[in-house]
Amino acid sequence: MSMKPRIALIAHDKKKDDMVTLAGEYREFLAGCTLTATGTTGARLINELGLAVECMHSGPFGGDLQIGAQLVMGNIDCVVFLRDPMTPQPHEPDINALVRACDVHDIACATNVSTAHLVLGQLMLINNKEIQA
Ligand SMILES: O=C(CO)COP(=O)(O)O
Repeated sequence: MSMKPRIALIAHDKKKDDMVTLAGEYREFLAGCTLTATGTTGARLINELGLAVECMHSGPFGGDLQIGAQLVMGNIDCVVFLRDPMTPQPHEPDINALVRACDVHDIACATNVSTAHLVLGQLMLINNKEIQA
């Protein structure tokens, strides 16, 4: 049996409520995954959903880069990154670096809620099949 899915969860400020709602819908599945997140996103997932999350620095302080480095080292299977396309971010180069690293390493990266449902739903199915096999 393969190991638990390793999922990175990241949301910009205006998308954090969406992230908490999304993660709440997949709470049971996510509780069986290895989760990592940027600092403020992770704190909300821990406090509001009781998930176990390894928290990196906050995004503007290098959290995206830390997650990118983990991904490049092969430690992340999927990224849910709810970006805010309407607000300029001081760490835009870091954000681009993380999304680029996903493309370089062919790691699924959901950048909006609809895509996140498709990716998490599919991962959940694959995981259930592996558990049953
Ligand atoms: O800025 C972020 C991603 O680019 C998210 O960081 P926080 O989860 O710490 O707010």
